[in-house]
Amino acid sequence: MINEKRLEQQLRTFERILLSYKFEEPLSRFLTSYYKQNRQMGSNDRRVASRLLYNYFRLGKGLQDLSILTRLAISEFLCTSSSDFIALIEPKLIPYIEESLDKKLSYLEKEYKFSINTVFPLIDKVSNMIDLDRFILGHFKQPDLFIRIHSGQEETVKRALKENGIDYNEISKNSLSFVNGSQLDKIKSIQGKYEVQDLSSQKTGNLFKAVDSESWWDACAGSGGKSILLKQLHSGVKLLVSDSRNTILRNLDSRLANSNITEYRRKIIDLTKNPVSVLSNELFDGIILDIPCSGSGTWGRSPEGMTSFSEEKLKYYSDLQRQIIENVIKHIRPGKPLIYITCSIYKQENEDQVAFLETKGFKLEEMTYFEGTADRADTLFAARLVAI
Ligand SMILES: C[S@@+](CC[C@H](N)C(=O)[O-])C[C@H]1O[C@@H](n2cnc3c(N)ncnc32)[C@H](O)[C@@H]1O
Repeated sequence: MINEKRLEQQLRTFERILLSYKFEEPLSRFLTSYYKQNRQMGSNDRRVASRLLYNYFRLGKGLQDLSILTRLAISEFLCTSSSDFIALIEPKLIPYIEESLDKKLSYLEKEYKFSINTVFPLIDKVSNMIDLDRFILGHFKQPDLFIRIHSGQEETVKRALKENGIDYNEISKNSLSFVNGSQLDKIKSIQGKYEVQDLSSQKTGNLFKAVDSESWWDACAGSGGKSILLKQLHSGVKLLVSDSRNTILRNLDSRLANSNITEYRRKIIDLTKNPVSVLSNELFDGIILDIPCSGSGTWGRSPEGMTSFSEEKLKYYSDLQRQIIENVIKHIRPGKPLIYITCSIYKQENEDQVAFLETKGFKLEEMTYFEGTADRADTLFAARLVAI
């Protein structure tokens, strides 16, 4: 029996949270602090509010002329096969709710003049190397959670997961996927034996091709995802990690320690400035440049990004990337590789930056999009260029 009063309350909570969210931080972080400040909300109300907000943002920039609640009903319609909220807000959708996504889309096209091409921002700027239709449709499903198991720990981790009743899908010997929200961190015995890392991010390691004893610089190391990957693939590599943010490097320290990686140098470097004062004339045998970007290949996880993105923001990122590139490339040894990585699907942040690097004395060896949609993973871009 549907409790209409309860559903209406939940809709009001959804609207209240939506209107107080100003896109100043990721939705996930905003919700965590919102729930902390609103402790009267029970766990079920929080779960429902989060689901409604995430589904709502999956409609991106689509049907912006309609009311918030009608848009919510339509996004629930596209993301789920059963929703009491639709019956309350837009009951005419109910007969079609169990149809395939394709059929739902043609119905919406007819009834609401909805076009799938309005969901994702700036689609004319998406690389033509991307399968655009598949990519956009992927945004109506939440991506999975992925881990990379440390070499030699595969059996221990899989056994512990089975013992704890956590279902997984085996992608390869050491890559597993889980339904999002699986609580792996509750299993203490496997901590330090795996990394949470998106599948496409794991694949960027194929481009490193480092040689033990070489000296590498992870120039935008963040919390260390690529550094750990590099050291686990090529343990003899001498590693420098840097980032402009000290707080994230503290996070990196604990992640690397957790993975038993203790030998590395670490510096705070803001790459919008010339790093010569910190690095002097040091040259590296390899540089990983996992550069700040729009994040547009990961908006399946953070769909609010689709609503708030704009042409100005794209320009901001591509200008920032050029500035960072100019400052980094002085430190590569001739004949050695720069691995350029983004989690963006915009050409301006990817192929165009590769072309820019080519004008700066680099030769492109390979570039690829790791398209994650079919595996419910993120989409990343990576290029391997060698300094001439
Ligand atoms: C895509 S993230 C890196 C993710 C990381 N490599 C990983 O695999 O976990 C980009 C990083 O660039 C850093 N960053 C942003 N602006 C920067 C700047 N001006 N100089 C250096 N790093 C910067 C951010 O702090 C962020 O950690």
